[in-house]
Amino acid sequence: MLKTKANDDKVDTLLTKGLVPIIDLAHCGTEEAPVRSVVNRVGHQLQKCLSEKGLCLLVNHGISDEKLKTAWDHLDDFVDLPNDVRELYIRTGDDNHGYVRPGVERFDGKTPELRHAFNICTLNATNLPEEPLPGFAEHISSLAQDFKALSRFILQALAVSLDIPQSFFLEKHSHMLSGDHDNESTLRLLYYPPIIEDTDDKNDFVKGSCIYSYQRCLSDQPDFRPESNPRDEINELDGNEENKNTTVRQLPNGEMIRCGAHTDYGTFTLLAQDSEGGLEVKLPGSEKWQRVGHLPGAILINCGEILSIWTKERYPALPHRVVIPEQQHIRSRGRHSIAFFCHPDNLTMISPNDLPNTEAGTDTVDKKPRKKSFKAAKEKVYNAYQLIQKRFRETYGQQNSH
Ligand SMILES: O=C(O)CCC(=O)C(=O)O
Ligand SMILES: [Fe+2]
Repeated sequence: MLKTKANDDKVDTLLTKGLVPIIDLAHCGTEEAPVRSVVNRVGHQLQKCLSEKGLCLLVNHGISDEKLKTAWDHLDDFVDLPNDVRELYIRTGDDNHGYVRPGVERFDGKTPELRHAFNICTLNATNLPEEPLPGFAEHISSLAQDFKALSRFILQALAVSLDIPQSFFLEKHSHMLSGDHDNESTLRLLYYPPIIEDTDDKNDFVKGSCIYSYQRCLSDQPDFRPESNPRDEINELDGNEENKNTTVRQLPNGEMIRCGAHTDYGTFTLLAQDSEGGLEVKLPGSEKWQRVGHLPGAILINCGEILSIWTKERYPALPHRVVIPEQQHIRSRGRHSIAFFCHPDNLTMISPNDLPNTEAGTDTVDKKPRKKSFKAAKEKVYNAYQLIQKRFRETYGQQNSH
């Protein structure tokens, strides 16, 4: 093969090694009338993928690349709005809805995360930046409905995979995106700014720039200084026009991450990404972080903590994170992703004993050591809302404690 700079520093990914299962959703029917044979086939494929790997890629899922790209353009437009306009849409913690600035989330409890996130749980235009950005609400609402429809198909296939009635999970997720605060399912738009080392400053700084095709964001790159409240510091920087387009300052210990290691809190997550930008996972039974890679157009599905509890870890929640890629040509591009977190209705009690008495519902099948989340759920049963609120408090700290 011709030797190029890009080939020289190529990193092996699970995809290049053929280790990510791919499920084809072509001809799966409509939301109202899914094709039974496809639901069954996908169910059987999910059973193998999710138990062995905790993830797989979905292709021909019906959500077009064009539609995803337009959503990322809308997010770029939002990030480019003046600070005081973005403030109006900030996530308050009453529910998960709203804008989350870089540095606010800390999945590992300490390392600030280099990303802009807009969480969407309610689809009406008053809760979305429709006024400053006409067209945002309609496009994002329509995309959220697409992800919801895809999730409803997967919920039915998941039931088949566990040999329980096809409607079992659907009934427990009947309020997704209903706007009535009965369900925490969320569409999250994410933008990870590009990172370029500033050699003039002897690598003390990392600079942001905008050279990627979907990289129209020209605005704030946050400043991370650890001693006081990071939120105040970012607010302070954000409001300062001189700092626009300039620097992300590293913590003294050099610690920065695009998204810290975590498992998702809900039933499962659907994830679309626009490029290879550092997504890593720990496959079940392995302690090694492995780069996933990027298959254009595909949507990744990974199991969350609630599905893990329900299935007694037969479908384990997948630890994942987004690192700053070591290859300069990759980290100097920004990255966009969209996650749809599929959650049960808030009042659904989540117990390992919920599933009808099948293989997944019997204690004898699973001989693996039990994780803390599983043990806790076994001792005391919480509803979906209590479980997720506890996890939000861990991620957002004090800002979520009301
Ligand atoms: O952006 C990504 O690839 C992952 C995001 C993620 O894991 C999350 O927000 O929970
Ligand atoms: Fe995640």
